[in-house]
Formats: sequence, structure tokens, C-alpha cells
Amino acid sequence: MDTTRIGLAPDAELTLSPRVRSWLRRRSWRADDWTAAQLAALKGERTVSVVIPARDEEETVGQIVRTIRTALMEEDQLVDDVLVVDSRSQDDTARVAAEAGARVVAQDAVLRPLPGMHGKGEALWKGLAATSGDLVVFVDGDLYDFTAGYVIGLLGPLLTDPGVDYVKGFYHRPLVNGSHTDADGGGRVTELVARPLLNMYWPDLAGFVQPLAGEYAGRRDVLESIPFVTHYGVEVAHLIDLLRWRGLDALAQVDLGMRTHRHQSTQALGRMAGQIMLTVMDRLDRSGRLAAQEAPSTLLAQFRRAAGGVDRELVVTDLAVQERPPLRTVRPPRPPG
Ligand SMILES: O=c1ccn([C@@H]2O[C@H](COP(=O)(O)OP(=O)(O)O)[C@@H](O)[C@H]2O)c(=O)[nH]1
Ligand SMILES: O=C(O)[C@@H](COP(=O)(O)O)O[C@H]1O[C@H](CO)[C@@H](O)[C@H](O)[C@H]1O
Repeated sequence: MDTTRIGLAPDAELTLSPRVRSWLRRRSWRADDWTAAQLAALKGERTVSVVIPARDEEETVGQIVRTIRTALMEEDQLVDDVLVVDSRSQDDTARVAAEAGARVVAQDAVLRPLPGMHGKGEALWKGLAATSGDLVVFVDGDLYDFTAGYVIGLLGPLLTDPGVDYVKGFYHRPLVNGSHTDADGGGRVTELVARPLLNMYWPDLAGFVQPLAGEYAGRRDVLESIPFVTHYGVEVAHLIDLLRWRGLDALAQVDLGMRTHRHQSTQALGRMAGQIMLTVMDRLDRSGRLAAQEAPSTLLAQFRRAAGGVDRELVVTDLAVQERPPLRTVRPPRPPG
């Protein structure tokens, strides 16, 4: 049931494909569509693990763990295990997480005979390996406004619809820079790299409001059946691989409201963007599309904050470009001098 209120911008001349529009209506929810008590009752024998990848997150990881423990393990028994994967932190992340009540594992101590790999994707994969929940929820460790609703919303579709395998969160993402806040400036790599590429080559994924969201959940049997790209390509690869393997209807998204987190530098995001582009090119190569046999879609779906009964409005732009031939083919080169 689409309760997220995503409307089409009044001046829109283009829209999404009928398949994606239908998906957007049927596979988009809001975190407050469920309560922890309702889902805890629905859970039955199924178990839930929360995995928090954390590199140098001593300032924020403790509050996230305490919120999960208090609301979702003590008040309502929705979550069975919360694990923090200490991803080679140089600060007190491990101690802070343990004191808050999390299990903590060092990324390189999991599946030790294997040589350690690097980055966020490695931390997530090791977290999957070090947990056993039938359902697994991934939550970044650098969130400032995390609420239990994030976990409740992500689990809602998985506990109520057997056809859903994987759920992404979405939210408004302010960019907080000291005393200045840009209300929708966050998600810079999403807006500048991931969303355009996904719209060009996998337009069925155009309905994801936050394709790189660090908060998502899935069924263990599915998560253990897909690769995890190391570093920051992990999220974009999940969507591409799952679309191909399980189909669009196995994917869903939930409105979690607002998300503020520790922002990386532009340079760090440049590296993240490069990893994401390499991941995308790898997926194109695997599907034989790198030779650009098939022209990419030129339509770009974007979502902007709106008023008047909708939380956000969809704007689709045709990015098609034309090309002038070399000037020298239109007029003879100018004589020197
Ligand atoms: O090698 C890494 C890189 C990142 N992270 C964690 O993954 C989450 C998201 O990473 P980050 O905040 O760097 O990405 P951003 O949210 O800025 O895109 C955070 O909890 C990081 O501590 C990690 O565990 N290992
Ligand atoms: O969405 C994005 O553009 C980046 C950067 O966000 P900001 O511009 O710092 O708000 O953050 C996400 O991307 C990473 C790569 O997929 C994820 O690992 C992060 O969890 C997510 O926050």
C-alpha cells in the first residue's frame, strides 16, 4: 500500500515507466505503518539481527545501540541480536558499543583464515557472517537522529509480505555543515553519481528515493546468496544484482523520515563515487552491456520536497543531448594569423 505520498510535480512533462510507477505505489511504505509490538507478535519463530558497521564512530554508535536495545529488545522483543562490526577503528568504538550493550566483533577476526579485505562492504559481509538472524537489518553507525522506527520500518515489509526480500530506507537528507544546513543537500554521491547511472542503465530502479541508503534489511537466505562488493560499492551492487536475480517486486522501500549523519569530505566522496562507478561498470561488463550495444535511457527521475499534501514530488527530466559535428567539417579552418 503506498502511504508515502509521492506525487508527480505539477509541471512534469515526463514520468516513470508504468512498471516503475506501479512498483512505487505497491512497494513503498512508511515506518509508522507498523508498531514494534505488532511486528514482534508477527515475527513468530523468525529471528532478527541488526548489524552496524562502524569505523571510528565512538560519538554516535552508543546511542544507536542503546535505542535498539531499549525499544526493540527490552520493551518489545523485535530484535534478537545487535552486532557492531569494529572496522579497524582507531578510536573507542568497540568499548563504547560494548558498554551500550552490543556484541562487538573485529572485522578482521571474522572468518579469520580468509585474508582480510577492506571497507564498508567487507564490514557488512563479516557482520552477516557473524550473525544468524533470519532477517538482517543494516544500520550505519554515524547517525545523529536514529530512531527505533528505522528498524521497525525496514522489518515491516519483510515480516508482512513474503514476496519482499530486500527493503531500503529512504528519508530527507539534510547536509549539515557547521551552523549551515541545506535541507536536501545530503546524499551527494547519490544525486551526482548513483541515481543518474541507475536511471541510465537500470531504469527499473528509478523509483528508489535513496538507492545508496545505508539502512536496509533483507532475508538471510537472499543476503547470503549475493556478493558484497567491498568498500562503498556494496549498496549499488545489491540493487543491481537483486533486480537481476529476484526481480523488482522482491525489492521495497520505506520512508524513515529524516536522516542526518557525519558527512565525509568531498574528496572522500570522490573516492566513494569512483568505487560506485567501478562497480557499475563491472556489472555492465558482466551483462555484456559495456560495449553499449543498447543505448542507455536518457530519462532521470528525481525527487524534491513538496507541499500540498505530498511529502515529495517526482520530477523526470529528459537528459538527451545532441551533438554538433567538428567545426572544421562545417567551414574550412581559418588561415593562421
Ligand atoms: O571501511 C569502512 C567504511 C565505513 N564504515 C562504516 O559504514 C558506515 C557508512 O560509512 P560512511 O559514514 O563513511 O559513509 P557515508 O554515510 O558518509 O556515505 C559508517 O557507520 C562507517 O563507520 C565501516 O564500517 N568501514
Ligand atoms: O548517499 C550518499 O551520497 C553518500 C554520502 O552522503 P552525504 O552526501 O555525506 O550525505 O552516503 C551513502 O552512500 C554510501 C555508499 O553507498 C553508503 O555506504 C552510505 O551508508 C550512505 O550514507
